[in-house]
Amino acid sequence: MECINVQLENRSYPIIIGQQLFVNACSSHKLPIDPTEFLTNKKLLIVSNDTVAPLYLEQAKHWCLQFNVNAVEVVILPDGEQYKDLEHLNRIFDALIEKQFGRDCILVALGGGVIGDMTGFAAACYQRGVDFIQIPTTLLAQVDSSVGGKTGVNHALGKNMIGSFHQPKLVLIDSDCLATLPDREFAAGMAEVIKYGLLWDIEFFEWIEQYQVELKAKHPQIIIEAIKRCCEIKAEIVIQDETEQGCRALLNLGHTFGHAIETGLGHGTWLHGEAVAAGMVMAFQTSQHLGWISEEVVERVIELIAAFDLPTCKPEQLKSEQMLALMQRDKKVKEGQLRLILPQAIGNTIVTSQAPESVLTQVLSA
Ligand SMILES: NC(=O)c1ccc[n+]([C@@H]2O[C@H](COP(=O)([O-])OP(=O)(O)OC[C@H]3O[C@@H](n4cnc5c(N)ncnc54)[C@H](O)[C@@H]3O)[C@@H](O)[C@H]2O)c1
Ligand SMILES: O=C(O)C(=O)C[C@@H](O)[C@H](O)[C@H](O)COP(=O)(O)O
Ligand SMILES: [Zn+2]
Repeated sequence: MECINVQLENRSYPIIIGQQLFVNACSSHKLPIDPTEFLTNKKLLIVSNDTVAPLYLEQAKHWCLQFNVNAVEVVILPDGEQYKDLEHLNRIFDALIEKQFGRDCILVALGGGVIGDMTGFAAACYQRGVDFIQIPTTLLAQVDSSVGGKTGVNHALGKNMIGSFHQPKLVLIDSDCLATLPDREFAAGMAEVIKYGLLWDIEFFEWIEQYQVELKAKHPQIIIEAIKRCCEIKAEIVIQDETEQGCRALLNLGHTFGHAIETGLGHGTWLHGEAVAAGMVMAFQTSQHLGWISEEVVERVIELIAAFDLPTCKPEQLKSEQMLALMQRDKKVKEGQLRLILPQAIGNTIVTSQAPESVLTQVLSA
């Protein structure tokens, strides 16, 4: 079992990573932290969806009950990115109010990034803020969305447009969940795994290149190593810049392009990780056009992304003008200026507004 601490003063929390933590839990596994502090005597609401609940709800409930919680209630949302909106967020508030949950309750997100982002945002808003814990069940959620406290929902006109920063009390990552994850979802998670190598750590990028066969085969120890390294990098960045005033923006590599694809096609058409994969390639191509990196570097990035059956270019039906208009809605836009995360090398990225529209048009039209 691995434990990483996200040190954020009174908002600090542990990320626990391992097998058999709550899936087929092994009672001899002693956690490195004591969750009784934030669970005992609490009313608890588990939020999940209609795909994950049949697989893991009973086991998650069982895990919670060992800490002498006062009551466990459940809300099951429909599965899909298209339901990550205010209307479905309201279902969580309905349940909390109907069941008379007070400010001392705790929410539990059991699912992928959609459930995690929605549950976290509900916790941030309900009675002006209650506790929550993350039990991520997709690779993407285990390596990225459950850590760092970005929570929120989509608007029809843009991704994650309504949200807040609200840190969980605990992130419990049981890699055994990944056994039931469809291959397409696993690959989408790999896009964010590759992202960490590209934005921060060339040695990790090279490690992914070296272990791509084992990763694709979901080799348990290699997967845990990948999850651990991603969480370490994310924690390191979030500790320095919790609310994205500086270096946290680097975690957005590929996302200005990617979010434009997701919104342009309709949320849920392409998976988030797929859109980010294509977005990262476009970020590298932009740097190439600016003369910052060579064609060989771009080819090396494309090769690894393609090895996981992820897209390496935008969908044809989205035209460059439409992409540019959607990209202009990005949250990093400052004083009307688009700011992108662009590589200067693998493992070395910057936030910059130096890419002129003419270069972006070339990349988007290619
Ligand atoms: N907050 C953040 O920092 C952050 C970071 C990255 C992504 N995100 C957000 O996360 C979302 C994407 O998350 P995602 O890729 O986890 O998608 P998701 O939550 O939609 O889950 C993907 C699919 O897998 C199913 N699923 C989940 N766990 C499963 C399991 N163990 N076995 C079988 N099926 C399972 C889900 O029901 C769903 O159909 C996007 O909304 C994205 O914007 C947020
Ligand atoms: O944690 C972060 O910071 C990230 O940017 C991680 C991203 O992978 C994630 O998709 C995030 O939700 C994007 O944030 P947004 O602010 O661009 O909506
Ligand atoms: Zn992302």
